[in-house]
Amino acid sequence: RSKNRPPFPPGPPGDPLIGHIRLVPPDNQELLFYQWGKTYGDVMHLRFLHRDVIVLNSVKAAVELLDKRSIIYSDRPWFPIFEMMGWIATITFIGYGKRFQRHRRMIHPYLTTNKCEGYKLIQAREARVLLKNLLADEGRRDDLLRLYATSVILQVAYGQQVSSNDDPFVKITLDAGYAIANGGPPASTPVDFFPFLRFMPSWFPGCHYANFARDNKFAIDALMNYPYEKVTQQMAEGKVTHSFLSSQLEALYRDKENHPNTLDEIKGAAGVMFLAGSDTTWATLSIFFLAMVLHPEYQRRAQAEIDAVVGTDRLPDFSDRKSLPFVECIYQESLRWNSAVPLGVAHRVLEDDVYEGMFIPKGALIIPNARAMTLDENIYTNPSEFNPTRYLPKPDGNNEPYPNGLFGFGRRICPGRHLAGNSLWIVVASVLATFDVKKVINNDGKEDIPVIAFSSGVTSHPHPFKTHMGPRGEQAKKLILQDIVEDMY
Ligand code: HEM
Repeated sequence: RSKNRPPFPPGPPGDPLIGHIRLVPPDNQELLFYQWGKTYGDVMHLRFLHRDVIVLNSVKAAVELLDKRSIIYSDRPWFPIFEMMGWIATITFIGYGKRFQRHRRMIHPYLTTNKCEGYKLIQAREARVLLKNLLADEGRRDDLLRLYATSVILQVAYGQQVSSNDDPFVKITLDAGYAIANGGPPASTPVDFFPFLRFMPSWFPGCHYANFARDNKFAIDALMNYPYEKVTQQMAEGKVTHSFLSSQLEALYRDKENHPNTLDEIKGAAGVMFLAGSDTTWATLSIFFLAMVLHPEYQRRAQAEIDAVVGTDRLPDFSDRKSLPFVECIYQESLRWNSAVPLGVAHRVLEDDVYEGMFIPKGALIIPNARAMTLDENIYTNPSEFNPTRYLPKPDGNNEPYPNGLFGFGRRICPGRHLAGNSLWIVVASVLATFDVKKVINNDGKEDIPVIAFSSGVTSHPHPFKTHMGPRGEQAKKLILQDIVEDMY
């Protein structure tokens, strides 16, 4: 590289040989990058061994690079651990190019705002199932939220409705969820830096994640194959429910010669909806519950709004959304307060570039630090506080903008964002309408105040916390217990 090139973006001093690898812990990197950003700015340069890493700590920098220059910023690094696990035909891990565009053309049209109108029925029904389940067994709240997120995805991606715990889909999604959550920090495990570790025996130092990937490949194989076999069988019997997978398979069988994608690519595209859509939705809902147990005052305000707009004879539905501005604020603040995907998903830049006089080298990993963006003090007052009123117009609130960038950027932006938004909103509105989410009272008569702490990983969940939930009254209980019939929506 020319010595006359502009300087790299600033960054903390690193080791001349290994760079910053020893300074960056495996957990909660987003918070360290956020703190460093206060000293070094919103575009930072780090080096992990031979790999250049650029951290983007502001929406402005991410928009300038990942959105406006997306033609060169839309590649992905190689994710060997996920590949070993069986995520081969999966858009998230496919580099920028023709194959990526084929996957994008398969997935995006199925998840547009218009298409998502058609999934609202599924979401409204599953939200009602969730309310009933919570009333029956609130101790299993976290499991029930996962079940809700998974049920929506299973219906949209595969047309499968899970009715009992014995359904093979339950085990398949649990196993796959475990594999995804424990596969290590994407693109930052020892195997990512030393790919030869993939071929070393299991006892070899640094092989932990490679072993984990090998041991859990069965789960991803099952997720790829079982739904395909089931849907194929249902198609043969003429009993199939329309879904992403069934529509792609129908198109493939109609014209195998000219179909742009192979069977494996189709299975991978359906699988990515589970990979990307289940845990993220679940984590955000858990964050909403944590915020509610800590802030009864915001629950009261949202409940008063719902009572005034919707009344108490029915549950809120999607058509009420525009008339419930404070519920919207709670939903947006639940997304912002502890962004569920704190470091986004890394991009890779395809060419040397210069941004505001700083050199960004070809091949660098670009990390959009969503956590830093949502904690940006230039945009949010007291950003670590959960405060939905911040979005309200003055003088009631601060007129702050809804969070931006939580669903990624540019050509890699999350195609599931509209589906996710609806899945989240209907639960937020339905729970606020029917339940009081309270703190548990301990044996000593004092309130059990949940600790505000979150797990580290691709998705970030609150640490376990207890709630005491009861219906808001007899009428709310009636609404929760009413029969779920299709024509109620
Ligand atoms: C709260 C829920 C969700 C959050 C916070 C979220 C967030 C994200 C983020 C940050 C990315 C990376 C974007 C980038 O690289 O710039 C992403 C990618 C992706 N998401 Fe989501 N997501 C959510 C739900 C969903 C759902 C429900 C689906 C599908 C049903 C989905 C499908 C995808 C796919 C396929 C990608 C990969 C896109 C690509 O690599 O081109 N996501 N998501």
